[in-house]
Amino acid sequence: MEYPGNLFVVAAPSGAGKSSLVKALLELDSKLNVSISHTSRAPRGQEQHGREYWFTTVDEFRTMAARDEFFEWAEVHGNLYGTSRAAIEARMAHGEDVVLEIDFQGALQIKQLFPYAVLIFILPPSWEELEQRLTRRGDTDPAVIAQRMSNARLEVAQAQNFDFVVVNAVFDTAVFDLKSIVHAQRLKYAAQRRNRSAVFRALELP
Ligand SMILES: Nc1ncnc2c1ncn2[C@@H]1O[C@H](COP(=O)(O)OP(=O)(O)OP(=O)(O)O)[C@@H](O)[C@H]1O
Ligand SMILES: Nc1nc2c(ncn2[C@@H]2O[C@H](COP(=O)(O)O)[C@@H](O)[C@H]2O)c(=O)[nH]1
Repeated sequence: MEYPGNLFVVAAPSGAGKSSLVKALLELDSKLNVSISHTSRAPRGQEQHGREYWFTTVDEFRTMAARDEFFEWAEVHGNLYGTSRAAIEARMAHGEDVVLEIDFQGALQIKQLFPYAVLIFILPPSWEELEQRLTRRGDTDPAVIAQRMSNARLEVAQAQNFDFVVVNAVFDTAVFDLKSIVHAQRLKYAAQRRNRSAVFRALELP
């Protein structure tokens, strides 16, 4: 499947900082659109339906999956998560750049469907720091933190299947790294299509 525009996929173990990084990236880059996933998980903290996620029941989620309404979906930490076609298809069809914040299983499904997608894996600087970030966030109970730390070991092993790895130690440095990847991909895509005006747009030249 191919749409005009770029598709970026950001994955990481829970707590590595991908939501914070993608949020910062979106503030710097008005041309990027983030996809809002569906999940069967209960809302956490101040999360709102339609802002962080579309919250569903397990039955609603499974019905959507059976109707093939997801580009990808996976069970992650005991809950179901998916990227609905409705969330991104229209934007992609209009040539907009889209970023997905999903787990590695979903990222690999997306790469199968869209081989041109750019997969970026975010690593925490250490296991200790990962656990502290999950704890400091204050909205995840200790049993869930233990489960996510254990899953993180398996997830990190998947970094080798990604196009880029960014270490989120100093936050601003990691945002800069992400911005550079997005910028470089836009230039590459425009150059591959020998599209001079798209190259100029990517360079933000008049
Ligand atoms: N570079 C950083 N240094 C210190 N703290 C950070 C850094 N990046 C993110 N954090 C903090 O770590 C916590 C986890 O970040 P965030 O919620 O963005 O992680 P996540 O990878 O999206 O997790 P999840 O997959 O569970 O949604 C947050 O409290 C965030 O403010
Ligand atoms: N495969 C997918 N994974 C997703 C999607 N949306 C989020 N996620 C991943 O789930 C975990 C846990 O998230 P949390 O909000 O409960 O902390 C994390 O790795 C997310 O990236 C999705 O649509 N598909």
